[in-house]
Amino acid sequence: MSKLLRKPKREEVSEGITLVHEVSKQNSDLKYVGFRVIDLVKGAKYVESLVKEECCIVALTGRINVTEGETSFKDLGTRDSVFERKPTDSVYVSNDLTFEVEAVTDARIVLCYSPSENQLPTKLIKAEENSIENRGEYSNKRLVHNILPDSDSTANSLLVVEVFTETGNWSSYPPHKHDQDNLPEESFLEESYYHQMDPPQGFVFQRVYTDDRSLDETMNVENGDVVLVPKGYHPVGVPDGYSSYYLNVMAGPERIWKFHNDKDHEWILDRK
Ligand SMILES: O=C(O)C[C@@H](O)[C@H](O)C(=O)CO
Repeated sequence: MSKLLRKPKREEVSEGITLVHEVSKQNSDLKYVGFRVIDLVKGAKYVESLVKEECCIVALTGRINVTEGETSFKDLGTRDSVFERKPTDSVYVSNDLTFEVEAVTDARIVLCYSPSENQLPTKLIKAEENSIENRGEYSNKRLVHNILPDSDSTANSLLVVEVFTETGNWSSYPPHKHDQDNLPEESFLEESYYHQMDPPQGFVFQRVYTDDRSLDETMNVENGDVVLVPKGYHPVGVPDGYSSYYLNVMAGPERIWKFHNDKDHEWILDRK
């Protein structure tokens, strides 16, 4: 099994709270990106105290209340399935604060983390504030919901985006990378991919590779899997009959998404 591919687990951490994924400094090679997927049964409460990390709480499916100190946001979340293809609500919580998520309905949340020392205000990122982009042509079409893009100063490090790729299409394509701390040409950003497919028995292929091929892995990714991208190009191909959703978390020393396309495949962009 690839070191970059993580299968979902179901670990009940407290009553009504199930940990589905956990990516941290302790269990991966990533230094800037942390990630949890948690299922909550209606009425369950998840409490976490952040230590030198900021967090973006994404109401992936179902409805939740989020409280940090005196601030409460009620009935967040907009969808029962990510494949409704509508943006959802998220909450940004800064380092060294404690937050609570309460499930109004059965819910799945994604917690995106990155190291942070500079406190910023807790902020609701409403679904309707996500900027929406239709990118690509031919079989390279995808729909993007920007939850925390680099143009938004809500966070210190975190970048969070949702991407929908329809049947037979490719995304993160032509292949690009962002693994050199060499601005303004390229930024260094680690990345995680949380994948879902519709219908759920589907699969996608994701390749993660470097120019010198010292890293070159092509993974069969199934519903609920996570792929870690510590470096390298990371295209995703979706087979006929299936639709793909993924949530990306990116973070690095500078909060700028400045990528570099694989020169061999950049011609894809120049087709008339
Ligand atoms: O295909 C897209 O446009 C999405 C990707 O850019 C994805 O968010 C990513 O690879 C970020 O580096």
